[in-house]
Amino acid sequence: MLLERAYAKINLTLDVLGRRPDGYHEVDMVMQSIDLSDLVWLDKRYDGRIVLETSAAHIPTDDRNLCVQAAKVFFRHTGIQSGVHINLEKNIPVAAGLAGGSSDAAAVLRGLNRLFGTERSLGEIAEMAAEIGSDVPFCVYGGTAIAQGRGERLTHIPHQCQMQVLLIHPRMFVSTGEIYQALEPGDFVSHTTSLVMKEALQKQDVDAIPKLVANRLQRVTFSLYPEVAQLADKVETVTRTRVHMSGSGPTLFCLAPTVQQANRMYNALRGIMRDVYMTHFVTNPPVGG
Ligand SMILES: C[C@](O)(CO)[C@H](O)COP(=O)(O)OP(=O)(O)OC[C@H]1O[C@@H](n2ccc(N)nc2=O)[C@H](O)[C@@H]1O
Ligand SMILES: Nc1ncnc2c1ncn2[C@@H]1O[C@H](COP(=O)(O)OP(=O)(O)OP(=O)(O)O)[C@@H](O)[C@H]1O
Repeated sequence: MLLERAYAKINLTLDVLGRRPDGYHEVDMVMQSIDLSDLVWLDKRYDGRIVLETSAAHIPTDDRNLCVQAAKVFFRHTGIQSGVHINLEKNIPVAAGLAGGSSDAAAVLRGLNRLFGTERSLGEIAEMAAEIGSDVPFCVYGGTAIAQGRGERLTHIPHQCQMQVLLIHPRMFVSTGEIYQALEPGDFVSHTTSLVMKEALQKQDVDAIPKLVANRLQRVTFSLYPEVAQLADKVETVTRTRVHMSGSGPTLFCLAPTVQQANRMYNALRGIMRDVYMTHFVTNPPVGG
C-alpha cells in the first residue's frame, strides 16, 4: 500500500488569449499549490481490475472518475498488465475550481510509477497527464508555475514567498466547460500578467501580490451565478480584504501575509458561513505522502 498526497491549486492570474480551433482556449496563468489535499492510497490487484473506493458523495467511481482514467492511461503507456485498488479520501471540494479531480489523477500517475518501479521522469508523467485534462500536468509537479497553451505548457517559478490563503466555498458546482464557452471577445486579452506576478512572488512582495491577482473567467461566473458575486461582496465587507475567484469558480479566496491576519478574517467569516478553509502556499510539495 502506498500513499500519494493530492494538493489543491488556486490561480493567482488567469488570462485567456482566445478560442482555439479544437474548442479549447489559449490560456496564460499562474498556478499555485495550496495546503488542502486529498489522500490517494494505491495497492496492486492481481485480478487486473481498476477499483476505486471513496467515502465522498457526488463523484463517480467508474470510468468517469479521473483516478480511474489516470490508471488506464498509465497501464496503456507502460504496457503493464495489472490492476490497482485506489482508495480516495476526498477533502478538496468537488467542481470548485481547485483542480481536485486533476490533482487526484496526477497523484495516481505518480503513485503507480512508484508502485510498479517504472522510473518514468516527472516530464514523462506530465505528458501522460495531458491526455486526462488541462490542469493535470501542473498537478504532477505542484508548487508554482506559469501554465500556457491549454494549461499543459509549464514554466516553474521557484520562490520562497509564503502567504496564507482563506478559501470560501459556496456549496455549489460550476462546470468549467460552461464557463469557457460563455466567454465573449471582450474577455480575451493580448497582454498577459503572469510575468509581473512571477516577479512579485520571487521578490516576496506580499503587498503587491493580492493587488496583481486577476481572473478573466470571473466576469462570466459572476454573471451566470449572481449568488457567487453576492457572496464575494459579503466576504469583502466582512474581511475588508480583496476577494478573488479560483479557476472557473465558484471557490473564492483572500490572501493574507501573516497567520494573525488570516485568523482575524477566518473568525469573522466563520460567524456567518460554514465552508471556510484556512490554507497556505505549498512551494515545494513532497512526492508521496
Ligand atoms: C479553469 C482551470 O481550472 C484553470 O486552471 C483550467 O483551465 C481548466 O482545466 P481542466 O478542468 O483540467 O479542464 P479540462 O478537463 O481539460 O477541460 C474541461 C473543459 O473546459 C474547457 N477548457 C479547458 C481548458 C482550456 N484551456 N480551455 C477550455 O476551453 C473545454 O470546454 C473543456 O471541455
Ligand atoms: N477524483 C475526482 N474528484 C472530484 N471530481 C471528480 C473526480 N473524478 C471525476 N470527477 C468529476 O469531475 C468534475 C470536476 O471536478 P473537479 O473537482 O476536478 O473540478 P475543479 O476543481 O473545478 O477542477 P478544475 O479546477 O481543474 O477545473 C466533477 O463533475 C466530478 O464529478
